[in-house]
Amino acid sequence: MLTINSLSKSYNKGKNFALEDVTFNLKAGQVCAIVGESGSGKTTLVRLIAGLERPDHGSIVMGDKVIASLDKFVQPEKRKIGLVFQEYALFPHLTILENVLYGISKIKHKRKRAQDMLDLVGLSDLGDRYPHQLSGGQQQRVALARALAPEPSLLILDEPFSNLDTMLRTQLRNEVFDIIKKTEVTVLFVTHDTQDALSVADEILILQNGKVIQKDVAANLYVNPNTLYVASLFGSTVHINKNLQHAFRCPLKETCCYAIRNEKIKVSPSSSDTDCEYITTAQVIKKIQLGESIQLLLKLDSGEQLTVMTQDKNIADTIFIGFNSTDILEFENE
Ligand SMILES: Nc1ncnc2c1ncn2[C@@H]1O[C@H](COP(=O)(O)OP(=O)(O)OP(=O)(O)O)[C@@H](O)[C@H]1O
Repeated sequence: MLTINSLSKSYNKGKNFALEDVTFNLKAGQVCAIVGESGSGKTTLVRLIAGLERPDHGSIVMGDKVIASLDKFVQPEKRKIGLVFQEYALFPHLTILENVLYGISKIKHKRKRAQDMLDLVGLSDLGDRYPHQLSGGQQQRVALARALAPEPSLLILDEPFSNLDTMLRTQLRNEVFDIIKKTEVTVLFVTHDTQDALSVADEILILQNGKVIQKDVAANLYVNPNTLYVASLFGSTVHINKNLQHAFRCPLKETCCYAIRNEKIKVSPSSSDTDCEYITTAQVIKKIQLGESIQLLLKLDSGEQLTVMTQDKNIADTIFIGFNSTDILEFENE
């Protein structure tokens, strides 16, 4: 449905690339989350797809139509793409219904379509109000109704929940994606929150320094992360550096980088109780009760500190921790 080929964008004539050689595709009806830290190129990518920026290199194809390349540029309003941004961007002087009506000139029975969209987002009775008379969450649902009204082929949500507090965020996110699922529209969802991505996306694309590091389903990102960065995005991870290799007596190849999930590190009161291949002793510095489990902050003889989880309430001050080679994550050196 959407094919991105070798897409690059620089804002300073090629000195740095906000986006570099990005290639991926999206199937119709799929929800793909774009995750990455601030400055990784998420917004640049969606602005290029929406037609708000022009690429320096590469192409964007929607269906069988090239919408952006070096010699082709389809205007944003012709791309059949709906946009919802962090700031709701509703027109303050138009009513809610008028806001939704805006931009659906091509559809017959415009008013019915706009009203249907308000019904879909659960705001049927608020069409006569003005944006300032609605809560933040309601305004964001209006923005969604407005984006969906022209029947877009692709819906782009760029950090749509960042302005809202945590409780409302989760609730609105779930509501919005329940609505989106009913429409079967293809979605690109930009977020820096991995929980958001894991909760709603079919696939997650990770951007780092303008490059795609991995695009995969959530389970694979956890089990087979391409890099230490991806591993640590999707679960607590300890980098097995030289000091840790020494402490656990597990010499590993210099040419690679290694990590272990915190939950794969086993805790035992004595060395004879553990069936791990690599073991070391640790001093317990702090215990934090987290629901049923206890998080232990540990210090090794080498001075390294790390955290592990245990269910054991009777932990001594000195314990044994260990892991097995099958649980080690291996990456190309980063
Ligand atoms: N209009 C612009 N002019 C110059 N540089 C820009 C412009 N927009 C973005 N950049 C730069 O391009 C890089 C990528 O920015 P972008 O906004 O795409 O990242 P992002 O992942 O969306 O970040 P955030 O999560 O903070 O919004 C950054 O280094 C940024 O400073």
